[in-house]
Amino acid sequence: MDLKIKVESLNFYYGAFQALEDIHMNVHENKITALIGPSGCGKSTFIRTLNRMNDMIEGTRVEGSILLDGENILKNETDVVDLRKRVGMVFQKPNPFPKTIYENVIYGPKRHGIKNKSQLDELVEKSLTGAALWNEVKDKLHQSALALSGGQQQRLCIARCLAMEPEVLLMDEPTSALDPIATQKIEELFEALKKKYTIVIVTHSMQQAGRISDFTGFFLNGELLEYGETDVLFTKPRDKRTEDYITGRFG
Ligand SMILES: Nc1ncnc2c1ncn2[C@@H]1O[C@H](COP(=O)(O)OP(=O)(O)OP(=O)(O)O)[C@@H](O)[C@H]1O
Repeated sequence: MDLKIKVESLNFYYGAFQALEDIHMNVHENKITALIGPSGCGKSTFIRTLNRMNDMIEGTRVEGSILLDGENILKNETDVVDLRKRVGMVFQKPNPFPKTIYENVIYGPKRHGIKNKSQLDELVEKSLTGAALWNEVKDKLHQSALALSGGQQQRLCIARCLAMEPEVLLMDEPTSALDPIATQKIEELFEALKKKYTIVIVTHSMQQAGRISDFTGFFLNGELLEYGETDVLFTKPRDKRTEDYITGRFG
C-alpha cells in the first residue's frame, strides 16, 4: 500500500489553546480514511491542516510535519495555492457559487489560466461525470446551481473540486446536511472516486465510517487515540475509550 500523506508529531494551537497533540498518521493512497470522534475533539482542525486551510485563521500555530508524497507541506516555501489544487476540500454544507452549474465547475480551472472553450467543456463533462451528476444536469448546464437539490449541490461541489484535478480529496462531514437518499448516492460515489483519489473524510456517523472507509482514526480531546484498518478498529478496538465511543456508551 502506497503512502500519500505522512503526518508526524503534529501539534496545533489556536492562540494558547492546543487543539491537536502529537498526531502521527499514515494516509494511504487510493484509500478512504475516516476520522471520527466526539464534537470538539479536533477532527475538523486536523483535516484542515492537510491543505493548510487553518493558515487563514489568525493566531494559529502548527508544529511537526505533514509529508505529501514525501514533501513537507508545512514548510514556509510551500505554494499554498498549488497545495490546495492538489489537496481539494468539500465542506459540510454544499456551498456552490451563485452562478450557473457550468461556471461553478470551471471557476477554479479558469482562475488557473485555462481559457480554451472546448477544453473547459471537456473538463465540465468529465468533472460532472466523475461526481455522478452529469446525467442529471447535462441539459441545464447554464442554469443556476442554486436551483439544484442539496444532494446535487454537494455533488456539484465535488465536481468543482475534481475540475482542479486534485490528488487528495478532503471532506468535512460532506453528507451531514443531506437526506438518506442523497447521502447514499454520495457514499456510492466514494467507492468510484477512491480509484483515482486519496480521500480523507470527517464523519459523525459511525455507520458511514464503517460502510465506506478502509482506515479509521478515532480522535479524542485533540489526540488520535486509535488509528487502523476500519474492520479491525470497529471489531477489536485496542482502547476501551474507542470501544465505548463506537458502541455508543461514551460520556
Ligand atoms: N477558530 C477557532 N478558534 C479557536 N478555537 C477553535 C477554533 N476552531 C476550533 N476551535 C477549538 O478547537 C477544538 C477542536 O475543534 P474542531 O472543530 O477541530 O473539532 P471537531 O472534532 O471537528 O468538532 P465537531 O465534530 O463539532 O465539528 C475545539 O475545542 C474548538 O472549540
